Amino acid sequence: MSVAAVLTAAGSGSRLGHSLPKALVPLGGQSLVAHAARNLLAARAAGDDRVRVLVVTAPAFHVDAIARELADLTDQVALLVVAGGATRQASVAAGLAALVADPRGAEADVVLVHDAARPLAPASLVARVIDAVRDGHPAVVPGVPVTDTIKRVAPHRGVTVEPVLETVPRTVLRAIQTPQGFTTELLLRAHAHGAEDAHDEALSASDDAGLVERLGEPVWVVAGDARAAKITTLRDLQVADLPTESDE
Ligand SMILES: Nc1ccn([C@@H]2O[C@H](COP(=O)(O)OP(=O)(O)OP(=O)(O)O)[C@@H](O)[C@H]2O)c(=O)n1
Ligand SMILES: C[C@](O)(CO)[C@H](O)COP(=O)(O)O
Repeated sequence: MSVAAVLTAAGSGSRLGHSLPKALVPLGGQSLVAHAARNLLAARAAGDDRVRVLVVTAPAFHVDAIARELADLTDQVALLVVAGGATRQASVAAGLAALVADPRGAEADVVLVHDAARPLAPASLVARVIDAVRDGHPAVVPGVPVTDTIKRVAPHRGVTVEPVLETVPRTVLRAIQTPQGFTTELLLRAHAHGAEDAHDEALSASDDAGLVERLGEPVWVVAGDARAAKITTLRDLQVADLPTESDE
């Protein structure tokens, strides 16, 4: 019984607009993927449960660069770096295929899926997700309360002023982060069920828990962490570079 993680790092980062793929962009002297991997590996859940196998999905032309970036972690974890796919879902599926094909990965009964685009997700959050899966919740996501008022609109292509349909009660809304944690059996089943849509950006799931929902299986939310914010734009990167309190 052990924990494995798939770390998605195969995106191009088109909205960030950097010359490097987003995962290799530096933040405070380390790349985003290195930050994310280190925080995953620093997590200690109950009974010293921790990530033993790490599969990283890389842009096809940057597999070696990402492997070099993480080379110093190989004394702590079994590391596999594989080419990702056309969508995030396809990249996770490629990571899972590599995981189960490796004898060390095949032993994992819990799998975390995490985004290199959330480099500062603290080890305490990672441990909270692992603990919730171990406590009997087969699909667990971190979520933070929504602070803006949320309205549903009726968008129309080319129309810049959109009609409001309703205001959604925000007390029942959570903005969902990663790492998301699953029993290996459920995550593999969810990806197999959703495989047909994996390569289509419009049809693929934006997160792994969404695939579990499509199976009709329950998904559970634990408290997220503001530090696990996603870096999408240059402004997000600048905010992530601001001084912040360290993990407990
Ligand atoms: N084909 C893809 C697309 C995304 N990702 C990963 O999924 C996470 C979330 O994606 P996002 O933040 O949207 O990253 P990009 O796709 O790189 O961003 P953009 O849409 O601006 O190009 C990131 O860690 C990214 O590397 C991936 O592994 N494979
Ligand atoms: C998985 C995720 O980070 C959860 O919020 C998010 O759905 C990724 O979305 P993206 O459009 O691939 O950035």
